[in-house]
Amino acid sequence: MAEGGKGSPYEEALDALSSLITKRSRADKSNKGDRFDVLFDYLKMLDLEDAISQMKIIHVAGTKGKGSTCTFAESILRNCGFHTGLFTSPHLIDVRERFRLDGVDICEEKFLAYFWYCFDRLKEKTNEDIPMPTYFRFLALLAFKIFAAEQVDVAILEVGLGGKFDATNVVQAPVVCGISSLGYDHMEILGNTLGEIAGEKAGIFKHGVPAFTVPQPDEAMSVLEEKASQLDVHLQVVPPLDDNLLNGQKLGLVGDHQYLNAGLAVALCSTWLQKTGHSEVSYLGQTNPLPEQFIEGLTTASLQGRAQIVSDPYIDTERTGDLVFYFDGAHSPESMEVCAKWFSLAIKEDSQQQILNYQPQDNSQSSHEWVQRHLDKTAEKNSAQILLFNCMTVRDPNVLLPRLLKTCAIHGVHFKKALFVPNVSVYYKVGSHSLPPTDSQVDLSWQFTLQRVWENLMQTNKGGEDKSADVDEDLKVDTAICVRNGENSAVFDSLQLAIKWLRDSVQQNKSIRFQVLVTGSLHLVGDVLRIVKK
Ligand SMILES: Nc1ncnc2c1ncn2[C@@H]1O[C@H](COP(=O)(O)OP(=O)(O)OP(=O)(O)O)[C@@H](O)[C@H]1O
Ligand SMILES: [Mg+2]
Ligand SMILES: [Mg+2]
Repeated sequence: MAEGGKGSPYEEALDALSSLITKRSRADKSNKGDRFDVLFDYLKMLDLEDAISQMKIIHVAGTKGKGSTCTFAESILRNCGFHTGLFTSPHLIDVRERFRLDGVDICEEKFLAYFWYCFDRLKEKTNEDIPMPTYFRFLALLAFKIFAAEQVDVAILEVGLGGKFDATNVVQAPVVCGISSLGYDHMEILGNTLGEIAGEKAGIFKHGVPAFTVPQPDEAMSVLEEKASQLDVHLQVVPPLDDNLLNGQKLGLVGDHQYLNAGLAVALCSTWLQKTGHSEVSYLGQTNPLPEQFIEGLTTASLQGRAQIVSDPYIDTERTGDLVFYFDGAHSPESMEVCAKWFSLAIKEDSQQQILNYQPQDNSQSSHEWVQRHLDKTAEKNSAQILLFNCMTVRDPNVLLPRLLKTCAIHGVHFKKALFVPNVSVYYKVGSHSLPPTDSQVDLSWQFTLQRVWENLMQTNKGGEDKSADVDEDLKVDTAICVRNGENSAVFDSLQLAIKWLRDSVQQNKSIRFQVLVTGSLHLVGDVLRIVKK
């Protein structure tokens, strides 16, 4: 994590970056600022045109799985020996997560140097007609600067939003393009039908540049095919990666859908290798074994906040109960189901995992005996599943929450309580180091809405199964700490208070293992990670 508090050079850069966050409406036509083609003016100002035209780029759009696909691709090509640059979004804790060099977040020193190079030049050369770029556009320009200056062998770019008018789409001649799973997300901006969404994403296709996608709904696929044929793009559909190709190892990113993303990444990398004259390591077909470097890349890839499990470091598991967080930034209907399924399966594997993780180094007893003793100990502990949730107001909780609840129920998992908290402000997403002081004026009407949806769902789903088979006592939420207590839920003024309640509850219920699913928003995931990963 970055050093330095307020007033440090890093903090100063983040302040400058925050000044680019605007609420300017898309209808504001007072200057050229929102037009796509000003991006080319910025490239000229930063002297990046030549460098970009020579970059060996993999460009990925999609509704879900972009970041994962890019992460797999980066890891594969790095393991093939290439010097890699990876640009993804959003970030969870620190903005530097968006820029990886050789698989590692860019260091503070380099970040600062490139940041001010771009910021100062643009400040100097922009004017009333062409104002400073907006936040995401600036970050994309910065990525190009970083990758050009660092002379990466391959630049892997995740589209920020949509495709056609995304800042990353200034790229004219990528080596290969990918479209990950298409679904409904950001409909408020990109249009309502799957066909329209597909059309927007296909905006990254470039004349004659090969493209790959995963199996898509017909409506989306036909649009992709049409756009591809207009541009003479050879579009191929890649099946999910066959598990057997991994020599018994597991993908670095977990969840069924990651096989789709991994399959896409393998196709993108193979094509990149062929087209850049490295066919000696390329992977040519379904039936061949995967090259060793590909397997290494796929099984070691990692991305924060996606199906990530973290034990709360503040809880002493020897003397008290346990608190384990399950993070997944799912925020669309489809990904909600994927996330619910992952959580349900992960908590079942959990007790065995625990034992493996905590196996002592000085193994005086036979390991079998040790495992048995701890299995017994773990079995004594009941578990309680808690949901910690927030989503943006543009999402529909009447779609997201039922999907989550149903998918968990199918797997026999029932939440003991749902906790709803407000998000930390956007400014602090950028300025990243500490959470802002709790604000008693915070508007919680959205959290009350979420709570109502949840309580209604619980009422309608009542009866049938015994919901709280695992835990007998009721988990009480003291009204002094939460704002509104429901039978199955609570709303908190702030995330910090919700975490405090969780930690207190663990102290008070020593026999219970708390398994908290944090989902609905990557911002929320980032905020919780920032608290528990200190
Ligand atoms: N192929 C997929 N199909 C459905 N859901 C997926 C798929 N891949 C990932 N997800 C879900 O979406 C979440 C985000 O994954 P990822 O970061 O790879 O996607 P993204 O397209 O970069 O998303 P974002 O819009 O947040 O940038 C994951 O946590 C997972 O729940
Ligand atoms: Mg998205
Ligand atoms: Mg992403």
